[in-house]
Amino acid sequence: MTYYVCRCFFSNNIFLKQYNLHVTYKDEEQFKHDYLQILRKRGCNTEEKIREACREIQKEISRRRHLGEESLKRRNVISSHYTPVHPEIYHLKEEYLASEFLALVQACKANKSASLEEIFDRIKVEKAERVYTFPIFTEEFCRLFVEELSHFEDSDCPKGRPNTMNKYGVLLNELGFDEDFLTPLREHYIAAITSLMYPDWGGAFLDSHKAFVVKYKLGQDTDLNYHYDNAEITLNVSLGKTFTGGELYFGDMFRPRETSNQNARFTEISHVPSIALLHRGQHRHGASPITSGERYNLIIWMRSSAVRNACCPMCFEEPDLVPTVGFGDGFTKQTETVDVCTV
Ligand SMILES: O=C(O)CCC(=O)C(=O)O
Ligand SMILES: [Fe+2]
Repeated sequence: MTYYVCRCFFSNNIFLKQYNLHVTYKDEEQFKHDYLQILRKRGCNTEEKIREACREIQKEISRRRHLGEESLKRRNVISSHYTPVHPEIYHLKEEYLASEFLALVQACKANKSASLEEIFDRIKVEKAERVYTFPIFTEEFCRLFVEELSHFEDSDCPKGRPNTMNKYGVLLNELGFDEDFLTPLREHYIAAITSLMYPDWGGAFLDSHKAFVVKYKLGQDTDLNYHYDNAEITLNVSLGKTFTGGELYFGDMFRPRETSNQNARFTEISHVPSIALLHRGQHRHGASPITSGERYNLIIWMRSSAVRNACCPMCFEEPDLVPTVGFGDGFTKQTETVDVCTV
């Protein structure tokens, strides 16, 4: 199967951290027309600062254009030069999964009305709308996984950035976790839960993902700005190093062509080691700064081409497909679609 990115990836949703602003950049003229006013208010108030912002954006666009091939290069270097400290964890085994998770998946697969009660006994409905938590991994697995990630960080292998807002962390496909760990985890376990909980977001038709680990530490990334994910459904698991602060907070759903709701109410959820949290990708959220320690979280942005082929979640238009290597952004040329743009 060939996967694609939408052409908007090369112009939309570019984050200027210094000014805490996501922008669309087609050319300098359009950019100035659309953002000069707000940029001035946020301190970008000289010609030089504006030029500098444009340079930063152009650099990010160029990085995005070469992302697929650069990632493949890193992958090849890693697979031929990196020696894992725990090679066994690259293959999913049931012994890595919490018994409560296996029971929850079983109950979801049974999918009879009699089992609904059992499902809600095994899943915690959080205060934020349609956010659910449940145990997923054993603590021992989390320990081995974090050890593996730290070992990789300490190696001199090339490292990509997890997403446009985080600088520290690990892209798990480059490290070799997709084929035998994350894909079977999504297909054989998580999909049973998302099919029931998010049928309207393609939960029964997830067919690709982008998975990474975000790392927060004082002096590196410490928090994450308010955003929505390039995903239909996101799974977020705290991997259990010790830290203080770093809560996840949820606001409102992203609505295209609507200015951000200043009155959105925020609901905070604290991460608990080895517990997974599921939410809709378009449910806006952010991470508060950690105040001490180190925080590692596994993030799986799960995609359903049946949903996104109809409407790109980043530009809210029918996607203009550009072929890429790997899962790209999860678009395919399959024509059966579910349109949630109007939901
Ligand atoms: O750090 C977290 O818990 C959230 C990370 C996140 O939202 C993301 O990477 O999309
Ligand atoms: Fe996110």
